[in-house]
Amino acid sequence: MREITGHRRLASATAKELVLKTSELVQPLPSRLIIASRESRLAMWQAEHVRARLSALYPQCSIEILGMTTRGDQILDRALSKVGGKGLFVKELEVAMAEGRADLAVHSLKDVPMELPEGFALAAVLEREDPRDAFVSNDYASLDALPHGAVVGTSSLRRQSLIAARYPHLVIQPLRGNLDTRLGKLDRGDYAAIILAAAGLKRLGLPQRIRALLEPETSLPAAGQGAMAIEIAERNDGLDLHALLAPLNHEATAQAVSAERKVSKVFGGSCQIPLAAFATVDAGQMRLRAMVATPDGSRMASAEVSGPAAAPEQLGEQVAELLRGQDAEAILAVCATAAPADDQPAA
Ligand SMILES: NCc1[nH]cc(CCC(=O)O)c1CC(=O)O
Repeated sequence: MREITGHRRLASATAKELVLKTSELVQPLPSRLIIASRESRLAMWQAEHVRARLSALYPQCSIEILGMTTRGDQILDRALSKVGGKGLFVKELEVAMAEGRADLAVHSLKDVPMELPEGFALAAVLEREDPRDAFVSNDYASLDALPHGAVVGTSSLRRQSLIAARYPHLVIQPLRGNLDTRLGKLDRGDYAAIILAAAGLKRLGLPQRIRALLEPETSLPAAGQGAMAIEIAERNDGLDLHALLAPLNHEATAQAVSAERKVSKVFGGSCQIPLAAFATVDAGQMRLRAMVATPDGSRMASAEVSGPAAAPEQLGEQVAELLRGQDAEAILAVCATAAPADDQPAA
């Protein structure tokens, strides 16, 4: 066990110094920390990114990755929402933490359910990568260039709805699997084009696969898209993982995704609908845009609010309220009967 910082003589410090020093990290550092991760290439890249950053911060500590296959990775033939939804991708990792086989888990925030189970918390949200959707195709340069009847692959209700609204002449087909699987299906000729998160392609060193980036004005991203989060379990061994992981937290990203996830929470409690929520933070001011729609894109409500980034959940509630004031009731009625599905984690 080693010290992270060596302020041990607190007893002799003056009151003023004490205030300063207790806000610093004074705790024994474990000799080993284990990161639980799904085994897809993107998940492993993300876990390795966190591993490297923690190693740089705490060189005395050995940081290891425990790769795991989740139920969500195994079930590729059915809509995830029918077998348990997003939680299927994080559950096994949470069990590993609860059983002491891992200390933290790295996730794509987009895949993390809005409500974590009792005893778990997000300890850090890392600086966001490109939050935009990407148009990927071997034959066409953009959505605009696709001919009548062209097949576009996506299993995200949000992407489906946004495309159907703007391009009613295109055919949308489901597309599941991790990023490599999805790209493989495109290359095999199953689709004229597919839509993927730009962040995943960039992280995997595949930015050249992006033919066009879809701007938030026409393709508002999903809550949390492009951001990674570190989840931890409550523990009783005295180790303060919150403090240990705090240096990895990116304040502006954490605020933005907190507002976005609030919108999702307001609408996502009972049913799954095409929903987008995207916030940007500039000099302490947040701009939050959100959208709900019917899966066929025929009805859509969108709203925008601005305000202090320090009150992200309030902004989330405000924008949800504005959406409710629009066509949201009719949209919610459709969602109550529609077959649920969402941005399918499996990256
Ligand atoms: N839906 C699954 C998922 N979860 C996270 C990413 C990409 C990385 C990210 O958004 O952080 C993807 C792939 C995609 O949407 O194309």
